[in-house]
Amino acid sequence: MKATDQQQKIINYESGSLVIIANPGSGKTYVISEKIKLILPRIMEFKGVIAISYTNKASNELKQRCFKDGLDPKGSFFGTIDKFYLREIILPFGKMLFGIPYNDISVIKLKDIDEERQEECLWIADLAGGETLSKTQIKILKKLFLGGILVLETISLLALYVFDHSIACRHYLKARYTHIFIDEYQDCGLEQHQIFLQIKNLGLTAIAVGDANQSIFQFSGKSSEFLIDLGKRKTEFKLFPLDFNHRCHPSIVNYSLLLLNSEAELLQSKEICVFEKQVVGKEDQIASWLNTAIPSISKQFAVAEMHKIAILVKNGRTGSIINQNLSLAHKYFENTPLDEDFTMWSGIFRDLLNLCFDRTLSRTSFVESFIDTNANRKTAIAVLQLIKELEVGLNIKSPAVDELIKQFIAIAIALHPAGTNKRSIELLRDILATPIMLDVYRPAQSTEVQIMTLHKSKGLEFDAVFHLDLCEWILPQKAINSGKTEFPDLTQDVNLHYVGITRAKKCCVLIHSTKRTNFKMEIKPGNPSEFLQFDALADKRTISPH
Ligand SMILES: Nc1ncnc2c1ncn2[C@@H]1O[C@H](COP(=O)(O)OP(=O)(O)OP(=O)(O)O)[C@@H](O)[C@H]1O
Repeated sequence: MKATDQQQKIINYESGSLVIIANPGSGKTYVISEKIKLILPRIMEFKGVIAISYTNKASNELKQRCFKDGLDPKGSFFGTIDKFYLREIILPFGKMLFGIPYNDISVIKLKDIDEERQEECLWIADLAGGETLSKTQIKILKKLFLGGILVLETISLLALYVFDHSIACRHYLKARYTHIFIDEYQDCGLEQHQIFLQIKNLGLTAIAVGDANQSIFQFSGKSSEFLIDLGKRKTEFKLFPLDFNHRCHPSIVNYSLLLLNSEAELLQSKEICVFEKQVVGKEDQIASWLNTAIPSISKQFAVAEMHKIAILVKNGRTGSIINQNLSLAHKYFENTPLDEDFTMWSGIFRDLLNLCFDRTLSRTSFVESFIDTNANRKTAIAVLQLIKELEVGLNIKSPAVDELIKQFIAIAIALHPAGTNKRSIELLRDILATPIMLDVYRPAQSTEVQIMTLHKSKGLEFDAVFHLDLCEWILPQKAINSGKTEFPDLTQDVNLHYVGITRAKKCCVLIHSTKRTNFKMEIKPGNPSEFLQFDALADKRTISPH
């Protein structure tokens, strides 16, 4: 692949910090990996870069692109922002500020905190982001920390507090790292924005990449305003656009642009590859229609393998109905209880399950994300051996659950001894003992169509996308408040629709039905989504012939 001029300018820019405002499919991951590949050979052995991705999956993808040719990662950190806060700020330097915890540290959600401590933690539920912690609040967090508890909802605030109050932490970050990259900056929270700017002020080169129109996590305090803020800091950050969409057919690009702006400048396109389909009936009839339409459409668009097709849904309700009624081979990516637990050991178990089933993931980069493999060569070699044995155990027909659990625990102890956690082990036991849940961790086979939520599809691409839930009340979400109709998350919902459309390379089918299932599982009449009523879009899609 040859970089475009626009991409090459960004790759070559070395005169300071930069912000890249990118469009979908414009090669963000490509540009970041090419920049890292240029930087690493030039820096000292003990130094590295910080590369923050939004998900573990995206981080693995970035690592793979950077290191597939054997480049030495040196002292780099690759991972999610929470992992960065924990591993590089809170765990090592929290101990210096607060003292050594009496118990192993576990990260838990506020709702899972024990009754005894609930009352003194009530204020955490009201945190909206951007608060300065009071002395009493710090006292409570310190007490929890010493008791081995980090409340998930306070991690970014605590990281900022430790960063601000620990000179050792700031010295360490400055001595260890030369650059900080943050991808998907549009889904960044206020504390993350503040830490990013302060790390830049330590003297690191800061690189932020994002697309304001793909901001889809506002409900959890994330906002594209911080990306826009960087764009305005003209003396601190050089602004680069990255706007050519390499992924989608021009008619799909045009449709997505018009969704955001009815006067957008359009690309030349001879044919229209955006289709609309109204299914008579409810979600199970949509599944029946997909059973016949998917094979015809994949033939028409020369889709070679079924895993290059995605069925995207707004919510798990539709996902489950399609999962139950689709007779074509498919894979439904749903969350298990282990995915919703944020302790270190649950994270290790989750990553191990993905690693053992997915041959494209690298065992070495998994180990590197927990320990410095140069400094701990013996441990690294032992863990790699344990992972190989676990892979064999997991892939036999009826594995002995107790034996497997022992193997998981041995790896977790080697990587993160302080994270000992009974709850994670129980969650793991449930998954290993339930074949349907265990199956969630296997990647889709090439013969399987992939079903997932629009949120999970972020950062992915498919030859053909079947975008469901384009019904009134569902997308955009609509509510009646004091007799008035409201769209509580309109911008987010437009962005979610935009993300869904722009996952498609060759064709995108927008689907609605004459009946829909609501949150109470009642069957209601279904009308087309308001998004399908936009005048500018009407002649940019055609009725599906299938
Ligand atoms: N210079 C290029 N020439 C050809 N193809 C390219 C080029 N740059 C990127 N691509 C292709 O475009 C697609 C999108 O690239 P990438 O995944 O890096 O985009 P992205 O900006 O991270 O996407 P998104 O934000 O939508 O998730 C990939 O299939 C990639 O191989």
